[in-house]
Amino acid sequence: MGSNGQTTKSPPSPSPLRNSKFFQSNMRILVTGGAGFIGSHLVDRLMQNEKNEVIVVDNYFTGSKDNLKQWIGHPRFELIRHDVTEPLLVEVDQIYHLACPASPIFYKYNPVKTIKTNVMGTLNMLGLAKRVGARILLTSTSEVYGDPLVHPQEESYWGNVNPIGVRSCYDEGKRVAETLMFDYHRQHGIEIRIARIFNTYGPRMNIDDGRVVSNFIAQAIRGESLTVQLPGTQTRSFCYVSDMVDGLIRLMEGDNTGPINIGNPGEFTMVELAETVKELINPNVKIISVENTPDDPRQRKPDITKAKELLGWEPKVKLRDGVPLMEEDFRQRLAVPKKV
Ligand SMILES: NC(=O)c1ccc[n+]([C@@H]2O[C@H](COP(=O)([O-])OP(=O)(O)OC[C@H]3O[C@@H](n4cnc5c(N)ncnc54)[C@H](O)[C@@H]3O)[C@@H](O)[C@H]2O)c1
Ligand SMILES: O=c1ccn([C@@H]2O[C@H](COP(=O)(O)OP(=O)(O)O[C@H]3OC[C@@H](O)[C@H](O)[C@H]3O)[C@@H](O)[C@H]2O)c(=O)[nH]1
Repeated sequence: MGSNGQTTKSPPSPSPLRNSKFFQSNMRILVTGGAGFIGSHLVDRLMQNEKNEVIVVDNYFTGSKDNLKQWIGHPRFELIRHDVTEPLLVEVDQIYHLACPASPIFYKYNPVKTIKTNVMGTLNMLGLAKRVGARILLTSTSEVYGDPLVHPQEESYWGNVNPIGVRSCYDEGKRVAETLMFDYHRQHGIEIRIARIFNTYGPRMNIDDGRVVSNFIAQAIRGESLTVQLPGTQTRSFCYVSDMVDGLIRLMEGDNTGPINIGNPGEFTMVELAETVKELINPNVKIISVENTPDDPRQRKPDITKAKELLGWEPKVKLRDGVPLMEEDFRQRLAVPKKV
């Protein structure tokens, strides 16, 4: 029984094909979007457990095989090029459903495809969960709170979202995905988990991803000006990727459906973030103001009381410790060593 929905049905039984495994692991886990930033770190953590067999499906829109290169050829790992808007049949016990472009520049690039990914992709993964009796976790987002009128955001807040704006393909798409998750839970007894992820950063983010931490770090390393979008007083709360992965696994393994906020409550304005990156990486760069895009949320900070109480989770890595870890990875990929 979930915290938020009544269900009269018991979960579907695992399919008999579950026993026809080619490799005898205890848990067969599907990660959609596993070639992306968070997905590939999640795969690394899941693969550390020898009882897990991991299957990744990805269409490589924003992800890359390079993120998974250490696992390609491993007997407990499989990589499938597949678009989640098409049905999929694989025998699995758990589904981490991450597939969806996450950076605003990428999700706005083909908004119809983004909403199809969120709606049809989630429907397909729920259909799969129902058919094979798997537990499914959706990576939803803090963007379901829109431009929040409540601060910090608790899970009980219903949000302030523009249904027809340029971000709607993503934030409304994720809201529908959450609805589908609960409808399948109530109607078919599917075991669901919903994580509302707040801004996450770390190694392997696309260098020209457009998200603020990756932009500022790449700009500082290249000696370019840091582009703070106006007004610069807007806030975000940044979670390091290892903390995020830990939270997602605890949610999947625990008893609570969610939705549960997973994020770091340390809140920064974009000017403060730029100043921190400048100080830590390159004190010689300028910070400049540039135009913003429509409907940019003005403030965002997770209330993580539920995550603490129900998952025993809270983030460990502070922004000042996470930025240098990401800098190292970006310097390697940009081939710009640190001057000593
Ligand atoms: N990183 C964040 O700050 C953040 C915040 C909130 C929510 N999330 C959610 O977490 C998940 C992962 O985000 P990320 O930051 O790793 O992004 P990412 O863009 O690096 O990863 C997304 C992955 O999904 C794949 N993908 C996209 N559309 C697909 C489709 N139709 N079929 C199959 N694969 C597809 C991409 O190729 C990519 O590998 C997303 O669902 C995102 O909405 C991320
Ligand atoms: O170069 C930049 C890029 C962005 N920004 C600002 O930084 C803030 C954060 O922007 P990002 O593009 O990194 O991310 P957003 O918070 O808008 O969306 C994010 O939120 C939740 C997730 O679901 C998404 O994956 C993620 O993109 C915005 O206020 C934006 O205006 C800059 O000041 N400069």
